[in-house]
Amino acid sequence: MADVYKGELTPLQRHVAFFDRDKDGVIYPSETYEGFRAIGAGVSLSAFSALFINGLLGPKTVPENEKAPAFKLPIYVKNIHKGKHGSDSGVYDANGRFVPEKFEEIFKKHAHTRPDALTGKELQELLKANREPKDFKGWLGGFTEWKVLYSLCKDEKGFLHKDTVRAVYDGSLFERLEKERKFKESTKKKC
Ligand code: HEM
Repeated sequence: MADVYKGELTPLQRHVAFFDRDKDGVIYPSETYEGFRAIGAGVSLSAFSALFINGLLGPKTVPENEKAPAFKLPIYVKNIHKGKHGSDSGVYDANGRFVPEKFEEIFKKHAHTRPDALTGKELQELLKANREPKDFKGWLGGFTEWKVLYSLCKDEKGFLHKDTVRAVYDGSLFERLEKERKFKESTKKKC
């Protein structure tokens, strides 16, 4: 197990640790792919996400003295805070810690239909409100994070629940989704 897992992880490190399947402290595209598949994403979304996330975010996280080949697109869990982009919600601070006030602000400002969930339209409003001028990479980053979350986790009425969003920020959501998927598959086989 890598050193990063021996101390306390920041919430942002916990957010990505699920995707470090072998817990060596580095997430390769194959692990991002495997993690997406494990939570129920299809082949195309998983393959696209692996290339997109590792390609754009990985290089920002590589330690200066690291000699590992860049073409392998590694993401270093210990430096994941360096992968933060602009036009985000601010719920993770610059060091990857959770900022409760910013989290509450999302729902105070944008949850108009009911206080504990967001509709697709309200999510769109959140994304627009987070946009910093001409920060195209940040827009794209925020857009994909929130849209993927919405597509995987909205309920049958199209609501994205506050407790689901909270679980994204502490990383527990991904483990829950994997367990749910495994359970569904095991019950399917029995029938
Ligand atoms: C299904 C998988 C994933 C979903 C649904 C997801 C969703 C999210 C969401 C909703 C945020 C909050 C953005 C904000 O506060 O505006 C976020 C932040 C972040 N995610 Fe993920 N994520 C996923 C996988 C990953 C993976 C695999 C990585 C990298 C290994 C990653 C790295 C990050 C980083 C660095 C941030 C901080 C962005 C910032 O605050 O600037 N995520 N993610």
